[in-house]
Amino acid sequence: MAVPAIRTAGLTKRYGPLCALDALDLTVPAGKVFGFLGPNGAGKSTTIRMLLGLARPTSGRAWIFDADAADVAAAHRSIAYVPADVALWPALTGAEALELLGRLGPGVDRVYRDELVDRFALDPSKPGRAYSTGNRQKVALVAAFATRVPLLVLDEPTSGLDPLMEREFQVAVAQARERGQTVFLSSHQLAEVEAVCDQVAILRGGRLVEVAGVAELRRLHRSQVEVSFAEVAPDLSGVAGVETVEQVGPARLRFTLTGPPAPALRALSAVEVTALRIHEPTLEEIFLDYYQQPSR
Ligand SMILES: Nc1ncnc2c1ncn2[C@@H]1O[C@H](COP(=O)(O)OP(=O)(O)OP(=O)(O)O)[C@@H](O)[C@H]1O
Repeated sequence: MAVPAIRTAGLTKRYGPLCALDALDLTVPAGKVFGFLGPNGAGKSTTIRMLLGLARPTSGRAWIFDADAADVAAAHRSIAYVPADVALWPALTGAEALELLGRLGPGVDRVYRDELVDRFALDPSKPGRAYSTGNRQKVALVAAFATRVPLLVLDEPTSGLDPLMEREFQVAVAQARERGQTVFLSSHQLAEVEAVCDQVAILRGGRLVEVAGVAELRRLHRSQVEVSFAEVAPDLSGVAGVETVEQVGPARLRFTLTGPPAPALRALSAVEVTALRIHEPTLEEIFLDYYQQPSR
């Protein structure tokens, strides 16, 4: 099997009595777009700082492909990083910053870089000090997407981008995946995660609460079903996946359904169903569910 792009084993960070990250075991397969989600203070940035060798784990280890994350020189040969809060050199123009950042990695696709400068509507002639927050972010994103490094670590990279640029970002992520690069994306933008990620990990209170494919997350979660029937109410007691059955009208039931719908459909087929409405949870509802579960 291919070496994972990122692997952590028991990765833990304590700040005095606070456990910011508690024994994280995570595997990010190479070539995937992997979302890293969680409410404020969940431990996402702490994890990223340890992956980048910017903070030392209290215990546990992390690897970037074959390199120990603590071996910064080796690990960074495979990583391009875009922080949430991009700082640029005030006196260098955007073009000069792109050159400098390009020299850090194993090579730059210059033609693609010029294309991205256009697509992100970036004026590369301005000095760093004159860029807005969003434009600084664009410089860092263009530099990262134009490198040929196998792993892009993006920490809330689109917080300062407008919707048009957000769309360009999503296209660039898809193109990175097509080239075989791995993208590790920490984000609060759930629509973005839904649009670009193959898999997501959800962190809460320093602990990993879920790792799943986006489609799988939907399957794991409850749908609301409303059924209207002609005369006799269907008997749903003991049907696999059916819970909280309520009578919501003289000939209408509402219930929640988890997992495969076949048993519920079989039970419903015993009566004359006149209407059936299934509401699948949106990804936003699913995430809010995870985020709002009571903490440890
Ligand atoms: N240097 C530090 N000293 C003390 N506590 C810290 C330090 N850095 C982070 N923390 C704490 O560790 C916890 C995890 O913080 P972290 O920044 O990793 O969360 P996050 O998931 O990135 O949140 P956000 O979405 O707000 O960026 C928080 O409770 C934070 O206050």
